This record gives sequence, C-alpha cells and structure tokens, in this order.
Amino acid sequence: MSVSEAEIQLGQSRALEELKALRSSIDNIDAALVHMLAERFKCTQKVGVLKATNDLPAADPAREKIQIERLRQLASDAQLDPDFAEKFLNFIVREVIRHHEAIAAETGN
Ligand SMILES: C=C(O[C@@H]1C=C(C(=O)O)C=C[C@H]1O)C(=O)O
Repeated sequence: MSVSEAEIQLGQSRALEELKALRSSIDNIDAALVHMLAERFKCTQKVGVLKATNDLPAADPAREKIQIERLRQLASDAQLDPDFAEKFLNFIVREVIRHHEAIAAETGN
C-alpha cells in the first residue's frame, strides 16, 4: 500500500513542529553559551589586568594542560567528543591570551 499525499503532508507538518521546538531549544542554549562566555571573559579580563600589573606572563601552559585534561574527562562523561572540547577550549584560551598581551602592552609591560 502506497503512502498517500495526505499522509506525507501530515508527516511533514509533524516534522516541522518538532523542528520548531528543537530550534527553540537550540536558540536558548546559544543564548546561554553567549552569556556564559561573556562572564568567562569578564573574569579573564581581570586576570589579564592582575598579570600585567604584577609582571606575570600572559600565558600559563601548565594551567592550560590541567584544564584540557579536566575538560576532556568532563566531555567524555557527557558523551561529547573530547577532541572537540579540547579544540573549543584552545580556541577560547588563544583569544584570552591575545587579550592579556594587549592589556600588558597598554600597561607598558
Ligand atoms: C586566564 C588565565 O590566562 C590564560 C588563559 C587561560 C584560560 O582562558 O582559561 C588559562 C591559562 C592562561 O594561559 C589564567 O592564567 O588563569
């Protein structure tokens, strides 16, 4: 028995409803990510000032190593690809270090 045009349309309209609900959740998650990143950068900005005014280096590879190990484990436990989690952290940390170098340059260090 073939699937009628009406059944196809019903299936599609249900799929579109589900897509809409999923996209609404994705939009909420994206908003949360932006707010969390904004808070993280507020903290790292303060760390940058602290480092620049106390002659400390912008980057701390030992700290990063610990963070990567921790994040990889958290990702693995949460069924998220640990390689992706590491790349994501490195992407953020690179930007933070760039900010720290800029703060140090402004401060004259
Ligand atoms: C924020 C810091 O500075 C840098 C940025 C880090 C980060 O974004 O988590 C971690 C280590 C540092 O290379 C820090 O030293 O804690």
